[in-house]
Amino acid sequence: MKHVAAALAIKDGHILLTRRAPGQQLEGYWEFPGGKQEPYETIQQCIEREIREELSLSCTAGNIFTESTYRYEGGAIKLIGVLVDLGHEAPELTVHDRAEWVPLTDMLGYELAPADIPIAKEVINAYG
Ligand SMILES: Nc1nc2c([nH]c(=O)n2[C@@H]2O[C@H](COP(=O)(O)OP(=O)(O)OP(=O)(O)O)[C@@H](O)[C@H]2O)c(=O)[nH]1
Repeated sequence: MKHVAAALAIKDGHILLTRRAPGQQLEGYWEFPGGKQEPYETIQQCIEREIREELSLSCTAGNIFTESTYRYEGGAIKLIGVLVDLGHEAPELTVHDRAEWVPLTDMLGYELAPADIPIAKEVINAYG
């Protein structure tokens, strides 16, 4: 099963969501920045690389918060939510077409990728 790291960047009651751009799988859906774990890297290394590639930011990844398994038509993924401190610099997007710091209480009003919904609910329960 594909392991996908998802950055849970929580700051002042907000979380960073990014929107999948036209032409991508799940186009238009909001998600946590991140991506597929390569065999040679830890989940933290994966998230730090993806944040560099997708948001042009450096960060230090923290602990795994939770995981969610979801079966898409193209195959199952294990989405691994990792806590991340992104500091205060603004992201420069290279893959997504939008990024927003969303109040935790509004997160479920965004059209989230299906695998993200259980993680979003857990984040709200823990931090909302
Ligand atoms: N980054 C990220 N991907 C997510 C989230 N939720 C979710 O279902 N995904 C799915 O997990 C996969 C992430 O893989 P990826 O970003 O490396 O992109 P990809 O599948 O196009 O890579 P690949 O084609 O090389 O396998 C995508 O299929 C994406 O739709 C999320 O919150 N963040």
